[in-house]
Amino acid sequence: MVKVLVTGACGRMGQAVVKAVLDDKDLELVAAVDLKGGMDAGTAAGTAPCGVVVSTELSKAIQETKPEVMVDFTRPDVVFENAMTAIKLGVSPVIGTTGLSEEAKNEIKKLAEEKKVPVFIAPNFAIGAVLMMLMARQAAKYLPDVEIIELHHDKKLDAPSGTAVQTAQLIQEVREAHKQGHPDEKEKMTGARGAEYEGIRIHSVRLPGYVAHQEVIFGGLGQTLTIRHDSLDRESFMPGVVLACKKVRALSGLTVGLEKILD
Ligand SMILES: NC(=O)C1=CN([C@@H]2O[C@H](COP(=O)(O)OP(=O)(O)OC[C@H]3O[C@@H](n4cnc5c(N)ncnc54)[C@H](OP(=O)(O)O)[C@@H]3O)[C@@H](O)[C@H]2O)C=CC1
Ligand SMILES: O=C(O)C1=N[C@H](C(=O)O)C[C@H](O)C1
Repeated sequence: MVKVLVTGACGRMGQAVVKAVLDDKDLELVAAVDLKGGMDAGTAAGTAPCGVVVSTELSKAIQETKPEVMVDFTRPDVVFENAMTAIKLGVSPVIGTTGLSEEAKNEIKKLAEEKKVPVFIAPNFAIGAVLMMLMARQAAKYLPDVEIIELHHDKKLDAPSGTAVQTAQLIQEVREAHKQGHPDEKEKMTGARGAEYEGIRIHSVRLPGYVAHQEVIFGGLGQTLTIRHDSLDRESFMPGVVLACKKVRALSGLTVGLEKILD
């Protein structure tokens, strides 16, 4: 059994992770950490449905329950400190929270190597999203003109999404030095052409009703190719999170991307 602590346990993702861990026979939920007390209205403060006690102090919860793995779905401004705390206490972070800077990831990597505590980060745990990214990387070799549109629920804090940034990074790794669009193009309204990563435009839509969606649109001579993924429910991320909990301790240093641990 792998002992798991969940941070952000009362959030949209955290609640789904708590359930997934409880439902898996090879994982044991030893602690749930969140700033809030109870998960649902009507639940006693400090207690989640199914009797899981929610702690508000990460290091205390780690010291008391001795997890092997900490799954983090919190906030972009919280995840770095959580990861550093876990690594220092010998616990492997499995990080789903997006918005970590490259500098922060490098510091996490350094500490993970120094303390010999493996760390796993995935900007997206849904297998369909991973396939979308890998297919986009493949397509970019042949169709280098590309833009990304990501669409998310309106409670999302970071833009662009971690998935969109990783998609752009994967595309950039394979596409030849390339300039797209008109060199004299002018934005008449700031932001009209979206954000830019190495010349790749990323457009972020935030609306109620969405969960997590992305289109990668390639343009070529007389044709376009659209690769689209839709997470319609947060259950879509759970098999990936469970797999990472089971595999992280066998990794070393920092591993980024679900594709790295798929068979
Ligand atoms: N990698 C992936 O596959 C996926 C990644 N994500 C990412 O996961 C993150 C969380 O998303 P989501 O669940 O929708 O967000 P939520 O806001 O629903 O959940 C975050 C939870 O963390 C709590 N929290 C805040 N600070 C702390 C802290 N210091 N310690 C413990 N808990 C804390 C929040 O409490 P409070 O509300 O009081 O601040 C909240 O309950 C985002 O970065 C999102 O982009 C989401 C889906 C999939
Ligand atoms: O905030 C979300 O919901 C999601 N965040 C991740 C991201 O930023 O890519 C993963 C998924 O898109 C859902």
